[in-house]
Amino acid sequence: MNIALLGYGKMGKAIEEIAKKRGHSIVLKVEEDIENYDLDSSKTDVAIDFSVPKAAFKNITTCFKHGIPVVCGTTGWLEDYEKAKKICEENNSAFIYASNFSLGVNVFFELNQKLANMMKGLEDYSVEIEEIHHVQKLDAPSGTAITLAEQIIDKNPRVDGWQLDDAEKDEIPIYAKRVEDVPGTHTVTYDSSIDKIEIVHTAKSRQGFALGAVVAAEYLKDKTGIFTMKDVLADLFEN
Ligand SMILES: NC(=O)C1=CN([C@@H]2O[C@H](COP(=O)(O)OP(=O)(O)OC[C@H]3O[C@@H](n4cnc5c(N)ncnc54)[C@H](OP(=O)(O)O)[C@@H]3O)[C@@H](O)[C@H]2O)C=CC1
Ligand SMILES: O=C(O)C1=N[C@H](C(=O)O)C[C@H](O)C1
Repeated sequence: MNIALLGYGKMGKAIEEIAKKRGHSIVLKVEEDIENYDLDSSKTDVAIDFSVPKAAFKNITTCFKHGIPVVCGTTGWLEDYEKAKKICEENNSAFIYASNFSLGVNVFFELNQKLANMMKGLEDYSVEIEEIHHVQKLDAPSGTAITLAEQIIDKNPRVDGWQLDDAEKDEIPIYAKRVEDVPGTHTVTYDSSIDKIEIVHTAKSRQGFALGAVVAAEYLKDKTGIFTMKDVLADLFEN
């Protein structure tokens, strides 16, 4: 498969390494915020965007207009997600966005939903989320923490929003910490005066994110439509 890498920072480089090991070729690397780059749909099967929040929407929609499917892991741009989906559909293209491509985190997401469902009736427990990432991270809270919060909000009628740091009683507080070299740690805590329940996912490197993104790109090649990591994992476990 021929892959265009939109964003060639920490993640772009990790993806390149894994893609090559899986027999794919990198046909384009966009390393910085340049106005125009040479997207060629005749020699590109999939584009993978791990760039910066302010660049993602333009990168993604430019690919759709060239008929190139996109795997996007960039976080912090989701106010434009619905618009991106519409442009994908208008151009008969294909799209997967995930706040976290790690297979382990996607298992953690399932666990989070199951736990939220069990805790929804237990009124003595408050819920909070903590995320810890490296100091270069541009957005806060992390996309993964937002996904975790949205999953809880969806299951638990006692909470109807989230806030970074100081939250109202009916909101989930998300605490974002920045610590040198941490690839990504997420903790969901339910606390009462009697006890505390915590689930934690700790990434040990960026390999899990990169592998998941390449597996998603393999899934997306030659497809049309909007997909999620749930589709990718279902396909993986079936085959
Ligand atoms: N979904 C997931 O599983 C994961 C998502 N992420 C997300 O991926 C994104 C990238 O992370 P990471 O690799 O660590 O960040 P980096 O800062 O290491 O890499 C981003 C790169 O994109 C470059 N860039 C800037 N503007 C553009 C542009 N217009 N087009 C293409 N590239 C551009 C940056 O250049 P310059 O430095 O010159 O600005 C930089 O080299 C972040 O949003 C992060 O949150 C990260 C890990 C996992
Ligand atoms: O910026 C990062 O590094 C990461 N970003 C993603 C996020 O915002 O959730 C995923 C992962 O935690 C690493």
